[in-house]
Amino acid sequence: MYKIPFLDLPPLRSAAGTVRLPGSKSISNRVLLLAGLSEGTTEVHDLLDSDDTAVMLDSLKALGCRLETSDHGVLQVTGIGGQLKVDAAQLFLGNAGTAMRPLTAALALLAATQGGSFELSGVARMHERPIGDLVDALRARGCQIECLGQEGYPPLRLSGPSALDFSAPVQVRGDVSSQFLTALLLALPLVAQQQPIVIEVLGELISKPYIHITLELLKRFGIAVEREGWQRFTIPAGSRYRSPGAVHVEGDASSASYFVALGALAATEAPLRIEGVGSASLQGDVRFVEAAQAMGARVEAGPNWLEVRRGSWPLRGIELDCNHIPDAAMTLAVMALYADSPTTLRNIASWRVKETDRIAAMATELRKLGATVEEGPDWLRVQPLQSWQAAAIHTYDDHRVAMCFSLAAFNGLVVGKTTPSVPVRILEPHCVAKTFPDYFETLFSVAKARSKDIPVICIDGPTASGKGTLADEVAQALGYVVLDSGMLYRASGLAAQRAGADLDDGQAVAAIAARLDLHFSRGRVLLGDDDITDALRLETTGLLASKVAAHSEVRHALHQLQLDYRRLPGLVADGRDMGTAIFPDAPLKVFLTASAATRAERRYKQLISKGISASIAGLRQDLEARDLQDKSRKASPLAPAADARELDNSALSIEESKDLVLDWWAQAGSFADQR
Ligand SMILES: O=C(O)C1=C[C@@H](OP(=O)(O)O)[C@@H](O)[C@H](O)C1
Ligand SMILES: C=C(OP(=O)(O)O)C(=O)O
Repeated sequence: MYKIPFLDLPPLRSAAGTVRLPGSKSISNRVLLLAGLSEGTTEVHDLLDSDDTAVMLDSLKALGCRLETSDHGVLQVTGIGGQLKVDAAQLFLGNAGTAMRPLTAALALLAATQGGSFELSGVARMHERPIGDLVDALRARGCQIECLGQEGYPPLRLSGPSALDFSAPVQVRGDVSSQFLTALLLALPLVAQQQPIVIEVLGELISKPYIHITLELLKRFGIAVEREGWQRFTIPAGSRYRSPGAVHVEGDASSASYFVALGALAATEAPLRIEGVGSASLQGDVRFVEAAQAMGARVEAGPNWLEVRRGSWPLRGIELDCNHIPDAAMTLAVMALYADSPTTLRNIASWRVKETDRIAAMATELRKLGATVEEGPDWLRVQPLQSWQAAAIHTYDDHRVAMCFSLAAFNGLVVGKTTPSVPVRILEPHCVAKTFPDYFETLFSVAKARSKDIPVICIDGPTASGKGTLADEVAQALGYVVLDSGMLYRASGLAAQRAGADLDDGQAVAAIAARLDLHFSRGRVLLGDDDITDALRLETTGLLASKVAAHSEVRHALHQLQLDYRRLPGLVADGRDMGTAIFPDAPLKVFLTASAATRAERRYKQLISKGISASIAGLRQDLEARDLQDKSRKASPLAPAADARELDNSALSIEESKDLVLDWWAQAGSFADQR
């Protein structure tokens, strides 16, 4: 996952391949709660693993449910069977509406009937997200709920015992969030043993398809709610949660929207296949597909898959009531930039009380790209964009803002464009962890950029100058891929030696290097079946590398392999000829040096800390010999590229060197003029 301050997306050109969606957030958290309230054990397959489910799991654990994960990743939840196991708990629910609202209802009712005191809190934004309608509905039937901050908002304290009265219907407003009704539907079976309980919805119910998910999952847990339209729901007397034994969570249909859009924008050769949701989905957001089709996407669907390709291009602007797809509809606002006419999204007032004020956030960020956007209390209108501006997109700790704006990186595909494509920066990209922690990795597995558009930072320098450490640090800060080219030479040297090849025979070694059977797994490097991680670090291997690297045939054999590391979102390449021979077009080349004395001392400390004895003088002699060999070889001798920036790090800490390189990158990279 990209835990970095920002992620720069280079211009993306096309998309192809297959993505497997993470589990549905809405289904995961409902199933977890229902399993937690049931008696017995429920096996949950394909559960979403994200921030929103983590807070629900932590809460269930704190409430005394047993949670065990099998080797195959299947979660076993043993529920409390409707009987409180603890009478007090403080639960932190992050920004998960699907945890805060249902747990409020369940714990308020359990505290009322069995006694106890529970405090529910979340992140600062959660304390601005309304819950008053649910609190009012529960209080009216006898629950004791205190709002510990502002009235109508979390944090909350739920306590009891107190007398409950269900002689009158439970009335709840449905026009701010459907999650209040969902919460009541999920929790009221706890107290419906003796009498049926009627829920009446006041006002127009929004986000109705989420109620469908709730009712279907309740059915699987043995509770058949009777429904009269969207106004009146009856939980029959004698209702009791019965675990279905096993539940499979389908892929997340809201998460699918980014890839449906991706297919519509950029799957020009072959369709983009999305696995995990399809025509048989329980989730209303699967109807995003219809909106995408109206904008021009060509979609084929099976029960649990979709295949999407570009149809009309440019896309067509649409006008749509989006109340049934509140989450996925945000994706339409970015697709609208690629349309031939304005797009108007209506009936989206609930956007204002979600992870952020999403109408304001979308309007502000779309405008940064150059778009003309109008907004009203419950609508948004986006004009197509002809002339794009590079923009750093603020994400407001809202996963969907981060995900849908990644689609702006296709701006180079705009029909009839007059400006070259512009880069897009996503600030605080880790906010996607709310529902889709691997979103960017998944995007990069199917999105394609032209190789020349993928940025490379080269870090070249002599042995023991600290290139590897610096490259790792810089790559981590930017979320980039790392190429340790020295390792490829070391591995070639080892492979040639193990094969008994004559190391002076350039062609023989090159033939071995061209077929290097390298794998990387959990920080280990494997050559065929052999773990060579430790052998790679030996000084003797370094000398082997220097020897084989002197052959131009070997350098040639490894050339393409190194170019293949130029992958999204960018590369930090560490070696001796990255800037001079492999990536001469890199926008930033650093030539890293340190005095021979400093390097010998560093290498000495490294070896000693691994329990390998060494002498500083001997090491210094070795590395000076290596320098001489590397500088005087005919093929790509070690030398700074003409446009390299030299960095002598003898007196700098790793942190200081990293900051310097990141500063240079800010000046050289695609956002140089954005700062
Ligand atoms: O019940 C659910 O799982 C959800 C309902 C919707 O909220 P609203 O009913 O507040 O629109 C949706 O936006 C949210 O992401 C998940
Ligand atoms: C509104 C959302 O989340 P929550 O479940 O926290 O309401 C969302 O995921 O878009």
